[in-house]
Amino acid sequence: MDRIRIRGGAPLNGMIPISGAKNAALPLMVASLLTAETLVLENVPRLADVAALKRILSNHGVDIAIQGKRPGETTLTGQTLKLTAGTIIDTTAPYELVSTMRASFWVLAPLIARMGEARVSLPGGCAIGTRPVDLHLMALSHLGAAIEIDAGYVVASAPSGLRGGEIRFPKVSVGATHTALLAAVLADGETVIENAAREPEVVDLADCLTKMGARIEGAGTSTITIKGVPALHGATHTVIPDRIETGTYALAVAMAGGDVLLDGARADLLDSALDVMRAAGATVENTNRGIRVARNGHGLAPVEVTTEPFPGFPTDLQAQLMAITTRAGGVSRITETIFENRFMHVQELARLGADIRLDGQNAFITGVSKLKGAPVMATDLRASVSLVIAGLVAEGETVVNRIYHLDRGFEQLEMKLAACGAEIERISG
Ligand SMILES: CC(=O)N[C@H]1[C@@H](OP(=O)(O)OP(=O)(O)OC[C@H]2O[C@@H](n3ccc(=O)[nH]c3=O)[C@H](O)[C@@H]2O)O[C@H](CO)[C@@H](O)[C@@H]1O
Ligand SMILES: C=C(OP(=O)(O)O)C(=O)O
Repeated sequence: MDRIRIRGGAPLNGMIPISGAKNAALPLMVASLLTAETLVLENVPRLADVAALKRILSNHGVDIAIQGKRPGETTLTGQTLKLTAGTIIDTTAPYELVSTMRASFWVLAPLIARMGEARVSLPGGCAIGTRPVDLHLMALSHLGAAIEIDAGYVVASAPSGLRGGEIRFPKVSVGATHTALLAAVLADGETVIENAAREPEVVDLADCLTKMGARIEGAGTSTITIKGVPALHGATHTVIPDRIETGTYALAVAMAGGDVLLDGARADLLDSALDVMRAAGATVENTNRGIRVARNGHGLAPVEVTTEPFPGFPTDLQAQLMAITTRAGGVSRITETIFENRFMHVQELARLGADIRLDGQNAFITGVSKLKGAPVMATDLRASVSLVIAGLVAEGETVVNRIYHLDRGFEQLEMKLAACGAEIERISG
């Protein structure tokens, strides 16, 4: 199993290209199931999750072509996928394919919308909480699908098609909003989604569906209205830059010190996180090429942060933020409100010398003057990268084990950091 070795102490200087967003690319790929015509997606990141979803879509009959490199493109240029679901040959998404990743469950909605039936294994994904799917099922049943659970599978049918309806979510869910959108675009009549997720990835999906012929208003607000159409057509869409990758590297610079341009990053996708980084002592500047982050000379300040749905501070940056607070001059508080078990990184950060006390959904972090390298274990995607950030300043050598989690969501992480001066390498085997 591959590991990552880091020797701490080097500042980061230079440029890091930001990839297309994993959490936007995945639902966009799923949207290809809604039409027999070709959906062209540009700026798709090369990630294990993208490869896993390709396998799932192929199993349903989607033909996927990868466009070759064009002049001037490098190994870090996002790939272009051409997805054509001419004929859906199988409406079952089996456990073996769905269990590794949350987004794979999202095939349920387009399969019912287009085929009137689907059998999809209950999903996996990062082990950060119980992660039920009741809101997805509620949305689909409000649109007329009959649903039962059989031997670990959701079995759904709507033989005469879905019909528009009102969906009022009791809590904000990104995935359930994707499900509602993916189903409602082909339903007969109007659907109103109340308390919809406002995340940029929802907006990106709605933008792409609109290019495919869907009629959607209000994406990016908490009320989305969809007027169903009988069929969608092909389109070309470019995936938005990854705001979580952006925030992760910004926090890495805040931790290690230095001056880095996050090339292609969009500040409007992560304003609240950038505000927290400024409060922690980083200089953050919007430029015409992306975001410049620097910290030179002065130390890190403690912060008080609560994770919230967009536009609040994202849960997917909570672990990385916690890594930098371990070195702040004082006590920080981080409250996790989205997932009930997203503090798995705490005990691994403690191996490096961090001083963290957990009290329910709150973590109190007392900054220490130094961290010391040690072997640590990656437990989920964002927890893993928080250990890399801590390793960048830990004295001596940190070895992060089980990095297959990292490969799910960070494209060429060690290359991007090494190019800015980090002493980091992948050890294979
Ligand atoms: C692939 C992807 O895009 N994953 C992201 C997505 O996950 P995901 O879409 O799974 O997260 P949700 O927004 O759905 O989860 C938010 C909360 O709602 C709960 N819930 C969700 C669905 C449901 O049917 N019932 C229910 O109770 C969850 O357990 C959680 O407590 O949004 C999360 C919140 O920003 C991010 O951390 C994940 O990185
Ligand atoms: C939690 C994440 O992914 P997933 O929802 O697939 O587990 C993530 O991207 O941080």
